[in-house]
Amino acid sequence: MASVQFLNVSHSYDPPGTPDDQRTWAVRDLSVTWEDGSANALLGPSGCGKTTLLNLISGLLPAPTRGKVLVDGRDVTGLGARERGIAQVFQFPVVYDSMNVFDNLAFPLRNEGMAESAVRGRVMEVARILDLSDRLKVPAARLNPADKQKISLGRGIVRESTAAVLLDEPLTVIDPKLKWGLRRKLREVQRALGKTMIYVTHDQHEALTFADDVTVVRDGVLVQKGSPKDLHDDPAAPFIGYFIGSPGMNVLACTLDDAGLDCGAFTVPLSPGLRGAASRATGALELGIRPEFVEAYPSAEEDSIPFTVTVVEDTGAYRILTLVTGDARIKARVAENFAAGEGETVGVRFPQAGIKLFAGGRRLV
Ligand SMILES: Nc1ncnc2c1ncn2[C@@H]1O[C@H](COP(=O)(O)OP(=O)(O)OP(=O)(O)O)[C@@H](O)[C@H]1O
Repeated sequence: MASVQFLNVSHSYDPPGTPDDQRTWAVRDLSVTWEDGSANALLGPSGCGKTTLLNLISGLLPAPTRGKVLVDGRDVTGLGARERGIAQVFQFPVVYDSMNVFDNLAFPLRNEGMAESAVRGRVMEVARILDLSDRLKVPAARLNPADKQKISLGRGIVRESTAAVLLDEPLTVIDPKLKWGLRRKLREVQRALGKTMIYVTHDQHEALTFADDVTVVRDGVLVQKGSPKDLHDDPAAPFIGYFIGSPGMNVLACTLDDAGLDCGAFTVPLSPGLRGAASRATGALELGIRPEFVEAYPSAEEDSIPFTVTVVEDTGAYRILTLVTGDARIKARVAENFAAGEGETVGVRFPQAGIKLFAGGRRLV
């Protein structure tokens, strides 16, 4: 078990000697610590630098262009993958199809010259954790992709010295029917072993169900690191508010005027606190509000803004309305018995307590 730490890491794939101002940076001045024994997700849009970060941790990329990588406090910058004790599970299971499950799991230990009796004990233990004990003699080729992926994980965790396990979109090729079980198993294994794990995905559901701590990266920059609840309740950037939560946060471009936040088709009055923050901000303003905080009334209430209902999605427990006025489109979560349907006009209010303000792509309040 070990912590993994980045100190001011920047990485560019341009050839050595390229002047800094001509480089394209895949990772930019990123400092972060993934704590010993923690279950982490690394989340971000395609091309944001997730794979580069994983490869910098595992040693597949031995050294960043700038900065240091520490494993358990030890500077491993420049060391290769073997010297770091980091296991990696990829999208496609890495197993020897010709070997049975036992021999696949035993392979890393035998490679290290471990005595066969010790190999047996350790393999049995890992097979038990992974629910593979009844298939130890089955050739790996006969297993389904989810069980093959368990073997990949098993080969990673079978060495007790493994410092951390990196999971790179491990459910991508798994049949939807088997995904749920494997995701639960990954979580269970993390709990049982207390190993530091970093799970890379672009799927918010996978990230939030696996991890206690989520690191969000965009354009190679760390945007936020926190619990799933932190990210949901206090997103550091509009795209996190939109990305996390189902449906995501409503985000509207706006400007500040005497009446409040002018969102084009309507104006949202602001409390003195929010107005003060907005008036000091630099950069384009955006208003964020989660669908559950939007107040919708079946008839036009005093001070409410009229919107037209264009779509009603009934989840059985509540309804999600898509509401439109002018160019603005928002979603609101309402009760099952909400008495207005598609094509009707409803009144909408934006309570101050539910409003998040962003400026220049970053959270103000
Ligand atoms: N070997 C490489 N040579 C040059 N540029 C690269 C290389 N690998 C990645 N990049 C660039 O670095 C940036 C980050 O890519 P990376 O693959 O780390 O992102 P990612 O978040 O893992 O993306 P995805 O989710 O699509 O796999 C991208 O702009 C990508 O084009």
